[in-house]
Amino acid sequence: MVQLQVNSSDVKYTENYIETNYEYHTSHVRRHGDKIVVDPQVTSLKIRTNRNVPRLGVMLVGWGGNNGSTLTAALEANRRKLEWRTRTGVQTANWFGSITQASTVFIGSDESGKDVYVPMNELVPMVHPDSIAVDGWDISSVNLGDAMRRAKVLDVNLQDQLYSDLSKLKPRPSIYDADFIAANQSERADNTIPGTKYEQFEQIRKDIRDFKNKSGVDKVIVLWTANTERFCDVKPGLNTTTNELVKSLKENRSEISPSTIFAMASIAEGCTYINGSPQNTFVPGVIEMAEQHKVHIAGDDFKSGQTKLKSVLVDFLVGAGIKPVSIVSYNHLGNNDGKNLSAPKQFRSKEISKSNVVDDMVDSNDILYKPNEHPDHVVVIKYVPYVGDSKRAMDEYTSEIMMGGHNTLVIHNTCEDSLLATPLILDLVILGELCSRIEIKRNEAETEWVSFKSVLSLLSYLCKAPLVPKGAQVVNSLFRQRAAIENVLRACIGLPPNSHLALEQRFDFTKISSTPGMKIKSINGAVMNGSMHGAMNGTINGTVNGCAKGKEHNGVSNGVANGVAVDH
Ligand SMILES: NC(=O)c1ccc[n+]([C@@H]2O[C@H](COP(=O)([O-])OP(=O)(O)OC[C@H]3O[C@@H](n4cnc5c(N)ncnc54)[C@H](O)[C@@H]3O)[C@@H](O)[C@H]2O)c1
Ligand SMILES: O=P([O-])([O-])O[C@@H]1[C@@H](O)[C@H](O)[C@@H](O)[C@H](O)[C@@H]1O
Repeated sequence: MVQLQVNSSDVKYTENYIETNYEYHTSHVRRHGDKIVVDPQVTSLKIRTNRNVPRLGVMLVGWGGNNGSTLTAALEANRRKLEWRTRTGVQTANWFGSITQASTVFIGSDESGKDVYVPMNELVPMVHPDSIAVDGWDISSVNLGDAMRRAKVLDVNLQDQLYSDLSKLKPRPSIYDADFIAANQSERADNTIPGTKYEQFEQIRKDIRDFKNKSGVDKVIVLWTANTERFCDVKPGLNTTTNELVKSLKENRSEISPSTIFAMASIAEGCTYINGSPQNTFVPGVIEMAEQHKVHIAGDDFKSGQTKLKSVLVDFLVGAGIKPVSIVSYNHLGNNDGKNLSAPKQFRSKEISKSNVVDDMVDSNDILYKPNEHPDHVVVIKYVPYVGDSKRAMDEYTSEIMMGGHNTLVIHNTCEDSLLATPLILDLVILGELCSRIEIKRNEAETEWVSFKSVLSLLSYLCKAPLVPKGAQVVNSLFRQRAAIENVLRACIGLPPNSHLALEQRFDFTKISSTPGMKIKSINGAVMNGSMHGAMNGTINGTVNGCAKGKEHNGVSNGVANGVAVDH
């Protein structure tokens, strides 16, 4: 456990909060024909993070599934620090694949210039997995011990140590609607809530209150890791507003899906709701309801393996000026998820979430791609029972390189689906809970503290099809998504975003930092001709808060700016 201390008058640790004064730097861009005007902006904020970490309860929809049972087993195994013999030696319980538990964050460089990294969960107070209480629902009545065995995910020597405790856990009856999941799931459905959709809604709300009272947790997060549903219709009069949605629920309208009912019940109980599957649970009426109740929602569809790699590779290729022109993603798997996805409507939900991940990265480069030009992109999923949860993904990326050349990447990626998704579920609930303790306000006395918007786009790193607030840009690049999380955590302890500039390692600061009377001046706005990468024939705008040496500017510069003005 590291003790991180930020020496700054802009960071204050009180009994209940970490409070920081934070200069938020952005660039506002305006287009005028072929001119692009950039106005760097600095907003003085206060950020505060409540230091009181609650006892967290997580209620899983689909608790008895491969992911739900594996998460429950992993929580218990890590809590008890279990070890088990495998054919290659002794294995110890861990959280590999979780960014909050097994990743570090670059914090700065030490006096020798060596980079220093600290565990992500040491930056600000976060829920510890050992303290999480789990409950949930499943249309299958199988207890968690037998569900773990049915999943065939974990080593038997580990399962045997867990079976007794997990077999005492029984999923609550759930909402079953054969119209939304594959017909081949009906044989599991022996644990269902009878009655109308509204009665089911009320029962889910009662279950949440019952769990909260019996477990003594302070907060509950509800997370869907049940089967993928078909997309539901979105149309006026049905679900485009909260009022329409509630009315449709009360009228028992068939197009209201189980997942939407769960989301409504969670929001009504003030619980963050997270969608780990690709269906469109978050119809406009649900989003409006979350905003009205000031409740957080996040999703869609865990980004666990094949798509996670895609959001790295396409980012790398396009960022390198290489043009992906054909992406073929095939995979086969043999778990119950794959069985459900073998039905066309459920596959279509997954095909959508696995396909849209390249759009923003392609749209970012108008040198490579003409307007509306996209790579060929095909997604294939096949159900092959024998391989079970050990999904095999095979990808072929064909890209154009210079002078008519081509580069082809062929990848075989064995994704142990539940062992990759389970750590993401943990991160989703830990980071989702943390977001509920972070607030900002302008750095003036009279303004009030505000929370994250209801749609938690910060959790996009964990989702294939990120849900973002209205008007916000969808970002799928894994690097950018992770940087967003890191930089929010850095901001919470008063550190600027990680710029990777490392100027002190690229320039000889000994020749500038002690210059007597040196001060940084702000200089005027920039007007750039042509696209963003063209030459500048205007002035440079912005306040430099670093130390850099450059040519003296009198507010106007020609050619490409290679530095900023410094008054000596
Ligand atoms: N790597 C991954 O495993 C991964 C990645 C992304 C998304 N997902 C999604 O996560 C979900 C779960 O994956 P899994 O491998 O655990 O699947 P699974 O089939 O093993 O588990 C789903 C569980 O949900 C239950 N269920 C179905 N409908 C329900 C309902 N209305 N209420 C309550 N329970 C219900 C089923 O009985 C089953 O136990 C799937 O939608 C899958 O597409 C998984
Ligand atoms: O996250 P990812 O590996 O790209 O996508 C996976 C699919 O390839 C797989 O077919 C499906 O069963 C999983 O639910 C998951 O969605």
